[in-house]
Amino acid sequence: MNGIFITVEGPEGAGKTSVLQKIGQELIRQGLNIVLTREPGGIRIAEQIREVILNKENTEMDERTEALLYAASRRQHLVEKVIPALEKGDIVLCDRFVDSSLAYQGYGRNIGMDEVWSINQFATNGIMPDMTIYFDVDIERGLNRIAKNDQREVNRLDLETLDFHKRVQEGFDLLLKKFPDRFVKIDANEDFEKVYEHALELIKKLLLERGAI
Ligand SMILES: Nc1ncnc2c1ncn2[C@@H]1O[C@H](COP(=O)(O)OP(=O)(O)OP(=O)(O)O)[C@@H](O)[C@H]1O
Ligand SMILES: Cc1cn([C@H]2C[C@H](O)[C@@H](COP(=O)(O)O)O2)c(=O)[nH]c1=O
Repeated sequence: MNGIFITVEGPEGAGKTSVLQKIGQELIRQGLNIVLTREPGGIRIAEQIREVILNKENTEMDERTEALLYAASRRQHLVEKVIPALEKGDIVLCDRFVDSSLAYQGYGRNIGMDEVWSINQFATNGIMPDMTIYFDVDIERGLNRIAKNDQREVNRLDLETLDFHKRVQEGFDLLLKKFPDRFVKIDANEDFEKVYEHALELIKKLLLERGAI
């Protein structure tokens, strides 16, 4: 596969979606073949699975069921959208991927990162991003941002305790140490424009190294 696979990760309200959308628009404007997508979702079946996972009424969902549903949506999204794009040589910008499962289900839910890693190996055949930008934001600040956004529907994961979200952040911190070659951290507490410029600079650097620009 000669495409380039870039993911963004981080806690709630870090700014991943808004920044990635703006970067996608800018790179398309520059004439690059960009596939902008998200997890869970991005294609019909995965969006249906997203609705099941994030539905506020599904409070009885078992944590392993949750991990399996994320992995199932990931599998379908990879096979149907990400792999074909990478095979064509496109640049795939994806909002969340396996690292979210490791941090949220593996560490936050306490299933264990190794167990969650193994079901995800089955789902992905070991495909991992070329680069992952980690949006580092203070948990309270991120949650405040989403609380203020009246366009965004509150989902089941948003309703988790502050403690849970702090554990997720600790999980991400462990991943940054575990995968230093792939992860790059940016300060997402900054103003939107600053975060956008920093993330765009990192992506352009990678594209330059790979001869894509
Ligand atoms: N740097 C920033 N400073 C202030 N507000 C921001 C910043 N970045 C994004 N926002 C706002 O915060 C809210 C959440 O942003 P966004 O949806 O992009 O975050 P996210 O990381 O994708 O969140 P989630 O993963 O919870 O969906 C939006 O209302 C957005 O406009
Ligand atoms: C991929 C993935 C996501 N999650 C969580 C993280 C968020 O709380 C939601 C997705 O909502 P967003 O607004 O699109 O960020 O799902 C998770 O727990 N595990 C995963 O693998």
